[in-house]
Amino acid sequence: MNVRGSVAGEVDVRTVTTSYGESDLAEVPLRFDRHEDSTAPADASSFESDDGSGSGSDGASNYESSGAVDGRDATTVTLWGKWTESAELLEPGMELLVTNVDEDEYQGETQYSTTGESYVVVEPSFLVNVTDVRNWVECPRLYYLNKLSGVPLNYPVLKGTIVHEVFGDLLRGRDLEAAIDERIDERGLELGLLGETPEGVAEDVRDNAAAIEGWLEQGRLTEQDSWRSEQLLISETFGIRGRADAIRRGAPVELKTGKNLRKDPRFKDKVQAACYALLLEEHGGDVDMGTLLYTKNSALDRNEETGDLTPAKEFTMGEGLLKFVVRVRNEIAVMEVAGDVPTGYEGDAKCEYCFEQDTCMVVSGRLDQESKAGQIGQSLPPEELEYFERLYHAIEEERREIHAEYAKLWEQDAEERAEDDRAIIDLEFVERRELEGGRWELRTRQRGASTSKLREGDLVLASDGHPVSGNSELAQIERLDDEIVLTADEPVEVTRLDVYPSELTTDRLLVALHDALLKGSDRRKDVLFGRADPEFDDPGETFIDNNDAQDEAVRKAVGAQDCALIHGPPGTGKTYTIARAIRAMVERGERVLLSAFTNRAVDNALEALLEQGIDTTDVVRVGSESGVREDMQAHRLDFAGDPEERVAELQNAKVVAATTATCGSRVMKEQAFDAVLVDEAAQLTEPGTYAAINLASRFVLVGDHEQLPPVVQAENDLTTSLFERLVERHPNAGIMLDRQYRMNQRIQAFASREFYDGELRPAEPTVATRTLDDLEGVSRDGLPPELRDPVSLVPVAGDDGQYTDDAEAARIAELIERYEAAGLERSDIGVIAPFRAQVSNISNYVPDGVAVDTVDRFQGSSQEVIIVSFTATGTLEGPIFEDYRRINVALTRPKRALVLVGDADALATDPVYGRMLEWAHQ
Ligand SMILES: Nc1ncnc2c1ncn2[C@@H]1O[C@H](COP(=O)(O)OP(=O)(O)OP(=O)(O)O)[C@@H](O)[C@H]1O
Repeated sequence: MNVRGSVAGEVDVRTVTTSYGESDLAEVPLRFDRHEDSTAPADASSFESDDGSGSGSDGASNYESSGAVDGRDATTVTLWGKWTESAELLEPGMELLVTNVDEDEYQGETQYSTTGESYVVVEPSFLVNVTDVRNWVECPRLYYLNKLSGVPLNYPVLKGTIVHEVFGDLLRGRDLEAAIDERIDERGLELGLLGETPEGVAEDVRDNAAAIEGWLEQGRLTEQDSWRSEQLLISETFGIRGRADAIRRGAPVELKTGKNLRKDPRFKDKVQAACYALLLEEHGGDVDMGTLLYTKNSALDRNEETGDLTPAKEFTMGEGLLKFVVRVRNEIAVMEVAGDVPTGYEGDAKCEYCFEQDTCMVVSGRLDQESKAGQIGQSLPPEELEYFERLYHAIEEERREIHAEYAKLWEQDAEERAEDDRAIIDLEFVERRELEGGRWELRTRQRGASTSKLREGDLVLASDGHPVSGNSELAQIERLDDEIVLTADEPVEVTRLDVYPSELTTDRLLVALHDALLKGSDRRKDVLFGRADPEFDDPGETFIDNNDAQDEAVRKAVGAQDCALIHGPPGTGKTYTIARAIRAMVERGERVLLSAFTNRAVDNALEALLEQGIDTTDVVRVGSESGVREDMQAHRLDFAGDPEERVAELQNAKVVAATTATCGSRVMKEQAFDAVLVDEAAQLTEPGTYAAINLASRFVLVGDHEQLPPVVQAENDLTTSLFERLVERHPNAGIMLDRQYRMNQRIQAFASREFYDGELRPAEPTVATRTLDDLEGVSRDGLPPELRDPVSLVPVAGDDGQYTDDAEAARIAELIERYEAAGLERSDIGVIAPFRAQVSNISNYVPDGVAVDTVDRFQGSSQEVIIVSFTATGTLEGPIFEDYRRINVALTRPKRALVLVGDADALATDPVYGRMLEWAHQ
């Protein structure tokens, strides 16, 4: 039986004498998690309901929980022996899980204690990564430094990656030489950046691969042997996750591209294999062996090296090691949850032998941290230290939210996940097809229309039933229609797709923050922290002659020595201004980075830039095939191919365009620019913005802080963009574009007054007076009188649904019929609703071809006609669109007609919506 709950008071650790001699014990007061508390971590009911998965019966699923224990909710758990080390870490309120406990009656109370079979897991819902456990064992500071600075682009790392890929290929039965050639070809750009040639790398990889091949030969597998390459494993019991290189006969195989001449595997490598063993055991395995494959061993010369040259080293998976691993994992989880920074004293690493000693000392010196290695250099100024800590914690809080997403993989059942748009379920598997290179194309079909957060290009957990306990693979969505096309390493019969909670973005935010503060120039930081004002040169040129604000914006961007901030309300020509500024910079001989939060905005700006007549050979788009728009694919940088050519293509580009997320990638981090322009900057977190601006000497941020703020899970300092902060701090660096090219004057009036101090104006008379009559084949006379004005209000008494409103949905369907009857195309009409549930609901009423979505999905686009469904009823509690900035976005999407559909009485209870009604009634 397992017990799980939160620590309810002080933990008493002491030594006692038993019949077996002296022993340590810890008494932990524990409060059981309650079933009705939906925020509580996994409990028995959700864990066991994963039927068909096999995990419900593997013995680890037997949670004792909630009031079920004798009607009480608290008890004492005694942890014996080495588990007291984990007990010492406990603080009241922390989550604790103890497996295989003994139950005892003591003075009428049921108490629990660890047995020889028990594991003690602290904060089990914090999923520690296997590589982190390994790094921590090497040195806790190393673990921390890796987190801060990320994995750099260097040859050993890249070679290791290629060897791993070839290993996977060999396991999938591929020909060695073909695998090597292809994998090297795929990494052409990276190898080029490192100055490596394909031939040299092939030789290195072949040396390493010889060990793999030899070993595969020697262990000739029979038909019954099960093999599996890279598998993502998650353990809800032990709070660990990771990707095992391979599983052979149910046991983990880890590949190391180094050498090891001793008989035994290295301790830190064993630790890694032991983590996978725990993960596999939770999935029903019984793992008693681990294998480490040191591929360099086979490349060593017998005459020069002494020792054990066999590459494959097996070891017995002892229980002591498995428990040690869990104790280490507990240390990491506790430190992370408390937001502490390791000092290095936690482990017994020897700093004098460490390659990272210098970096470690510099980082601790600059950040004023205690460190076993010592400190060098001067610490950052206090305001920077304070800022670093604040943002560091905010990012880590965000990471915890992602971990909570992992926990939901088993806390929520399939229907709940589908309901929350976290999964597409009940898919009908169609077929699989082996692709060249051993990967698989998997096709599966949706049984009905479903909404979800999943998009083409996303990585997903594709499973045959359950993302954790079933057969599950990390797959990429290639196409998402009624039929879904995926690519994956293994041929899973996909019946369900789940959002993959990736930490990649969070990891990159941390690195960007680190780089901005520890590697950023003093001048840049003086500006960021308000110690100096941004300075400007006068370019002495007029760039745009029909729009003064745009012209000044370009002059500011071109003349900025530090930064410029362009505030662009809806339709004011942000993209046009960016393109004009980049052209001017390129004409001045500068190398420019063009970035934005979304791929769509990057492609739009690139398109505008090409319209400016910039030479197409000067432009390179960096992004994935599925991320880049079809018509921009021709400019997309292929990473594969001849290293020198690939590098030349990138280095010679005068303009490189990539999302801010891609700017944080290994390849982009190697690039340097004179200037960077970042669109959609108000939607980026501060570190998210750094990822781009760290790469250039000067930066220009373009955005609108009156539209959507950064999208983050946690409510903290990440919700304010750098754009917004700097606009307030350095008004002299900012300029607002005040002429809009989109909306009829009637439509823009409310947004202008409410959000832009009345300063927004139509750029031209033709914009101010545009109506549906301008469209070919459309006449407003064909519309009922109440829809002829550019702004209409269609009152619908609200029904009682909280997130849906059938009456509104039905009315909207009628309105669309009216517009179609007046000659409008469906593709000219958009419907915006505040909740996803109402979006799906409306989709069921309206014909295909009409775009229906939430505000977030509409930001940055426009339509001839926009219908807004308010889905409001009764008295409003707070703005329906969560934030007034969302209503600003919704009301500024249309060009020629805006229709507000909702319960006017309910809307009138809110002052902003009240003013909106007055405007609509005019
Ligand atoms: N100075 C100008 N002269 C003529 N047309 C312009 C000018 N500036 C912008 N436009 C036109 O106005 C339209 C909107 O411009 P653009 O797409 O750059 O706006 P935006 O501010 O990026 O829009 P959004 O708010 O959707 O991001 C485009 O058709 C563009 O060509």
